[in-house]
Amino acid sequence: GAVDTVVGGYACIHPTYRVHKVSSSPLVIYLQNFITADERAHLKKVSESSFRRSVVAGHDGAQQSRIRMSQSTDLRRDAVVKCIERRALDFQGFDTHETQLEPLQLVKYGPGEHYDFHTDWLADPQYSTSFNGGNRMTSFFAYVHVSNDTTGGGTNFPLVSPPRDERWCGFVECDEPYANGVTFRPVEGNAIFWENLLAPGGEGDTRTEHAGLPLTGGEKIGMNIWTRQVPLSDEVRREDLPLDF
Ligand SMILES: O=C(O)CCC(=O)C(=O)O
Ligand SMILES: [Fe+2]
Repeated sequence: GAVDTVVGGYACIHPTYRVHKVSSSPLVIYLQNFITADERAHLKKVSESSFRRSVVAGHDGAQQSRIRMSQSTDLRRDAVVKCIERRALDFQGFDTHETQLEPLQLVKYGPGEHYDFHTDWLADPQYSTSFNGGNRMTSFFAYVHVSNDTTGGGTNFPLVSPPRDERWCGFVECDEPYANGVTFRPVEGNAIFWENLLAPGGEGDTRTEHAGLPLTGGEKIGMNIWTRQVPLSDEVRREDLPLDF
């Protein structure tokens, strides 16, 4: 790809990723080669020592839960992260602005860890106030690192019909019973994109329910890119930070 922008000496080059539609309703799109090898190495390196036990949105704020057994960390908005943010915004068209993005989040799983069935849109209105940018309009879940010995750890959408063509079998579990919906295999560099709401200003779409299935071996690091309906307040967003390898 061509250099898109130069930020602090870093040339943001978008990969020529491939786009495959999985479902129109809910809208689910598979993105092949969305995060480059250099970007993945960078994300791994800058996050190495900052992972903490993951939390979920509870009644009294963020809390640890057996529902989500993993480690996570928010990413500082360095030039590499901004380049990925730009790609995620461009994919969604020109009407979504960077102020609608939550800080990008990495999630790391070891053997036995998982994230139970959930939706990324937030049912409790205390988490979708205008201060928080409203609700989560869209999600990208990208696979940033998948060790060679990884087993399990797919991303399952029980209410989305699996595609049928054999060419999908590298990316989805083709042996899965049809009734289980679609399970994406963790494939480094690839990403799933979906719309969480029934309309841009609408209710959460229950058909977007999904889970990070238990890892039975190896290590998986994923990345959440969440776009809110409206700009988040400055307190929730992070200030821009210089490139820091
Ligand atoms: O780990 C996965 O495959 C999915 C993770 C997920 O859905 C999330 O972090 O919201
Ligand atoms: Fe999720």
